[in-house]
Amino acid sequence: MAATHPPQFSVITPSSLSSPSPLPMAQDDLKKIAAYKAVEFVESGMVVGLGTGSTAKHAVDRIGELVQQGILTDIIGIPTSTKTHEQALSVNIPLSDLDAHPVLDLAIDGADEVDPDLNLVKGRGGSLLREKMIEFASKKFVVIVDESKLVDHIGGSGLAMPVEIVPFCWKFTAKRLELLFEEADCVAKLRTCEKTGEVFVTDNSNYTIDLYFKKSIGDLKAAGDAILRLPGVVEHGMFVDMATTVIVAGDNGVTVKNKP
Ligand SMILES: O=C(CO)[C@H](O)[C@H](O)COP(=O)(O)O
Repeated sequence: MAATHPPQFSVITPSSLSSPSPLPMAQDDLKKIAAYKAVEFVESGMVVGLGTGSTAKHAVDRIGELVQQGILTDIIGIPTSTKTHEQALSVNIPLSDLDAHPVLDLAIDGADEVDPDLNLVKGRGGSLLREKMIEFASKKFVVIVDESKLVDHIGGSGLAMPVEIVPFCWKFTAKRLELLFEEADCVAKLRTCEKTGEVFVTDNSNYTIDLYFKKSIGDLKAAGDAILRLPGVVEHGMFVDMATTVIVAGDNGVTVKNKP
């Protein structure tokens, strides 16, 4: 669902566009513009969290390009998924992990929803647990989205809010999640692979339950805490108060919002 920019966003015209395009830009071009803008925050010597998804992929490619050109030196990347790990290696970004680098300078990642307070839904791409661990450990967390990801409230897109759970008795956990959000008319669905129809298994050998809400879930922190109290739940896809900057690319340019 496309939403209008919250009024507090400042508007910047992307340097790659000499004049505003009369035609709507392709969504992937917008993702790339947001990603390139975020990579401007990366400096030599930094430990950088590398996100997962089609938007973050552009950022990883761009960092790799700058590393290969010798413009960024002594970079260490911490990938948020096995997929990103492979991509980062393919573009020559030196990699490490949270055990060796428990504090990151910066993480760059996409999101599925961004609300006006910069709270996020993440994990439709299947990597929310590692993303949350790595982004929680980052001094700065820069989120990159095209404007279709902006919502009035979390859950407002009508699309999934993912929860990573252990496979053991997953139906029981899915039911408990539905009951927890009964007042929001929640429907819980086990995620399956689009191509094969098989159960989707995360990098951590877990399952994902996608929650769909018809009504607001109210206080996000309370909702998140209640989800985490359910035995069987590993982590949820609400990233509350974690983003320090959100970069939004739209047909009218790039907007950058910093958390006050
Ligand atoms: O959270 C994620 C993966 O777990 C992604 O960042 C999120 O799904 C956005 O993906 P995309 O950039 O492809 O729209």
